[in-house]
Amino acid sequence: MSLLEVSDLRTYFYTEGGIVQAVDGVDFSVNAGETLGIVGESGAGKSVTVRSLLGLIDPPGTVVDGTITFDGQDLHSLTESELRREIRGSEISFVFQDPMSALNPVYTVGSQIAEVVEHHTDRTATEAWDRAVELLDDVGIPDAAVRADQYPHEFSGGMRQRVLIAMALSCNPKLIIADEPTTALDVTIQAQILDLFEEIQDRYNTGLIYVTHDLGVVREVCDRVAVMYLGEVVERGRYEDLFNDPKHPYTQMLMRSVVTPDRPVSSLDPIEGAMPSAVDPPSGCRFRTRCPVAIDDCSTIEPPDYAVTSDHAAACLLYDDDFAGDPPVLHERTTGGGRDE
Ligand SMILES: Nc1ncnc2c1ncn2[C@@H]1O[C@H](COP(=O)(O)OP(=O)(O)OP(=O)(O)O)[C@@H](O)[C@H]1O
Ligand code: NI
Repeated sequence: MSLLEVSDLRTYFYTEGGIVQAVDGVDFSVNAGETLGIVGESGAGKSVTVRSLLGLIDPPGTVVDGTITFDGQDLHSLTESELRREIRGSEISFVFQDPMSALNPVYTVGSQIAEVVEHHTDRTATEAWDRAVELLDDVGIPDAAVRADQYPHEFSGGMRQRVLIAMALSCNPKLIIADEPTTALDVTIQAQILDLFEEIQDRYNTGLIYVTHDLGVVREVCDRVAVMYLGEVVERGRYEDLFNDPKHPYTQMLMRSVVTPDRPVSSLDPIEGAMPSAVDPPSGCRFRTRCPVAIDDCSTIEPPDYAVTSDHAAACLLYDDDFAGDPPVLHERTTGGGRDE
């Protein structure tokens, strides 16, 4: 069984402007030791999805439906205090984009990590401190014993992110959820942090959910990917399969915009138009208003997941057996090049 199984997750925000259907029927799973990337453009519902898992949605938002099975336990049925006591920061920990907001400026980093260790284990204060130093060393902070005695502002952005990762590791979580953890960092530091996540997984067999809009990052770290669009997962599967053989028109457009060594920046092809509002999303397929291959039925039928293989599914009517035409293939375009179109 998977470490985490999410099915039909729905999280809405009841605002004065209407009901924001931020997450609307999302399914995915994560196995132990595996990395799932959740990708999609800004506003797709990535953060709301992962925050929903841990009961971190504040009013006017609420998880209206869904099952979240973690290690055999239904998280959605737990109370806030049960989640806080038994799950958050112990079984599942979070690494956020902005480490400064997650660290207390007036305490040394060592004491902040030691506090988490003490809270979750029966170690004494001295043992917890030693463990904090060990964790800082584990995440690649040089002179960990000295650095533990310093304050967050004495660390660079990348080092602060390492501190947060050390803190996330301090209770031996089974799952780490990282929401855009490297977005604020420059590319060299970002690459180092990605390496660190990989090392951690090898060492601790931790499951990881990695939220990002950067497909290059996904390529580096993710085993499997869920592509989100306007509150829904439109395609999911192994990264290689989605990259080499994307099925959903949205994934095809996204993958075309990935920069790889053999696909230089010049072929970068951003997706045109803006995502519609999640208050009043398009009927049928939510992507149809931007889809270059939409057919009439797309405006009336909500596409179910069509299995491409046992571990690859796309929610697009064009893969329905009743669809008579050829499946869509979006041809790669070159900007300013002499390729035929
Ligand atoms: N507190 C809130 N009140 C109302 N709507 C919200 C709230 N938080 C999020 N939303 C809406 O939920 C939708 C999903 O937002 P979410 O933050 O999950 O997107 P995202 O995919 O994480 O985007 P980004 O890449 O910019 O972080 C958006 O339409 C957003 O406006
Ligand atoms: Ni987000």
